Amino acid sequence: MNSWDKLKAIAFDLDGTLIDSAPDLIAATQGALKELSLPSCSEQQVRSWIGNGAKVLMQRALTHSLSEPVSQDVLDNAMPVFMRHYEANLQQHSQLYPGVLEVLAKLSELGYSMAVVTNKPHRFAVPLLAAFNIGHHFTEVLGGDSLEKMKPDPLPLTHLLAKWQLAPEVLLMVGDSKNDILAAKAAGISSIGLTYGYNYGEDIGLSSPDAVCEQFCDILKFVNNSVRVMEHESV
Ligand SMILES: O=C(O)COP(=O)(O)O
Ligand SMILES: [Mg+2]
Repeated sequence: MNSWDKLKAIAFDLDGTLIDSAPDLIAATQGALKELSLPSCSEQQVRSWIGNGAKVLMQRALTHSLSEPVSQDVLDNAMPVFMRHYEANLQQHSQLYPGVLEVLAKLSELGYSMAVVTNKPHRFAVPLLAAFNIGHHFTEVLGGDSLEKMKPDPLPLTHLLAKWQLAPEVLLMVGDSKNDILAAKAAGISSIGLTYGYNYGEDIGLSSPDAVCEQFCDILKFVNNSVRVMEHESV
């Protein structure tokens, strides 16, 4: 794809892309339901509810647990319980995916501007990135609650383009969910879909990202061309 020759900046999704955060999200969801004396849910179910931020995750968990649509009151009551559980154990069982540390270091070294654009609440995203020693690579961290709308809305990406004064052709979104790919398409930027994360149990290829990668380190193959062009331009 031609436009990748001009790549200057990369926006990364967090959950299911950089960090396998599901184990701690599962523990917090199950812990919150238990504290609320509600029927529990399976690990696999929580995995399939990740993708639209903490509130929607809890809404899906409560709907399952109560076997009926959840009222705003019930959700408002449950949210602080979930947030407390998750905040207390943000990185207990979560892990960086293989290659993330090395690839981010390489991309930083090559001079790419990098951001995290996640649907996770900002107050969880920042300490999580710091705990895994990758926060310093990102000039910007946008959480699901940082702006009026979250992915799949393009707003976080168009916000980034405006803030960094970039043309859409030079920004790439890397993510594991159709929300990442839909947001990228709506913002007019290119995207790479990763197969190993959480995508509601769906094949990420069905969202038609510009490329599909099975491992994080494979993204280097696609940014390589632009690296050469950047080196050439700076001569
Ligand atoms: O927290 C979520 O539901 C999803 O977060 P993500 O956008 O980083 O994948
Ligand atoms: Mg994700």
